[in-house]
Amino acid sequence: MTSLLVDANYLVVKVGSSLVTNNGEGLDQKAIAAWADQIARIVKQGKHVVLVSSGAVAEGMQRLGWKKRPTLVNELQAAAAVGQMGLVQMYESCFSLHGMHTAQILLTHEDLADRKRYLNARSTLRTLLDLGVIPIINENDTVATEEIRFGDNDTLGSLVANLIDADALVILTDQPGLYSADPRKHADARFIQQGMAGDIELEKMAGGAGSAVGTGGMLTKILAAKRAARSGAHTVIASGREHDVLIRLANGELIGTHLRAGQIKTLAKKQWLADHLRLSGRVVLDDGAVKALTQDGKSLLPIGVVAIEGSFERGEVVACVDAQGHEIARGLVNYTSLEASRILGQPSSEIERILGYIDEAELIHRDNLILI
Ligand SMILES: Nc1ncnc2c1ncn2[C@@H]1O[C@H](COP(=O)(O)OP(=O)(O)O)[C@@H](O)[C@H]1O
Ligand SMILES: N[C@@H](CCC(=O)OP(=O)(O)O)C(=O)O
Repeated sequence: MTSLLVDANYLVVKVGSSLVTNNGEGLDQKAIAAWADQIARIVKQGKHVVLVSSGAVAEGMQRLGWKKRPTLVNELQAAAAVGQMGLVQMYESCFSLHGMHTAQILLTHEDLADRKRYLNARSTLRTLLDLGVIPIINENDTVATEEIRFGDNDTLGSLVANLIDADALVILTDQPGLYSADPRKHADARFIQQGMAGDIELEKMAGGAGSAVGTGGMLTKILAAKRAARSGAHTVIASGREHDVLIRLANGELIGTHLRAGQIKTLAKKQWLADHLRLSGRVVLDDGAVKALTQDGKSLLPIGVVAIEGSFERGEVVACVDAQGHEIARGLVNYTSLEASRILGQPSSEIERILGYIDEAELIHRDNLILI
């Protein structure tokens, strides 16, 4: 078997606090520069990479001279706000050596639960990736309250993988991968080279965090693999300290623990659309649009729509039906039903004139569409 990253074009790479901050000793410039170098090289090979980086709290504590992780939420939030500055500065300067830009994106649970914000985050991330920019994502710790925090960035990484329809989630940590038990406590633990994401046996092997700066430990990584698999993304858990780990994985080397997603991407996406979102309305397509969707794999443009039925918001799921009323596809719509009824039948170049603004040229982007 070769690495699951060989055929992956869209990657989410997550680096944990202990790695980024040298176990809480301060930002590990050498390590961060090495990942930036590797990411720059795989982007040049044609892959797209989103980086989810932890370390804000640990770096903030270091900058504020705090020896013990605070327990008060407002102190944790203050530390995160201070540390995040250091994190983004470091990433920006390391990537700029490769002539690349970075973008800071801070997300909360609500951003991903709300359909409208979800679509906005998704289209911003895709735009950044198309521009060759490396998005650097962290949780927006300063505003996230205890009850709704992701807490660990493994969960956030998997949600970002779902969000951008990534092919793979790579979790870099301070261990070579998953062992049959926490290797810090069990010297005889067996290394697990591969498995299926979602296998309950893996959850039994995984324990909590290994260091004072990490949160979640291996269990959140295994659960993240299960979640990433729901949109068809494979997961690799590997050591961020392994030399050229991302390059070697991209070239096929089997490093770390490889957890394969059981479902193929299109089926996973279908399942995800079916599970998470209720149908809010219908758009009736002309014959040209039916062909564009079903035969040419195109997005749905307003010009191919002849009628709008029902009332829906941006980000809700609508059915696409042909002139006979047969459903041929469903997807996340970029405009409300009111807006859609104003722009239907019109070329996308007219959207701005009619509505006074333009969110997207497509009514439903093909990435947000599944054929029935
Ligand atoms: N079965 C296991 N295999 C490997 N590591 C495990 C296992 N169970 C628990 N761990 C612990 O998980 C730690 C990694 O998670 P964590 O400390 O949260 O780091 P990160 O900041 O990278 O997310 C390891 O250092 C290890 O001690
Ligand atoms: N948002 C937090 C991340 C929390 C965290 O510690 O995550 P991780 O070390 O990846 O398990 C931070 O930047 O400090």
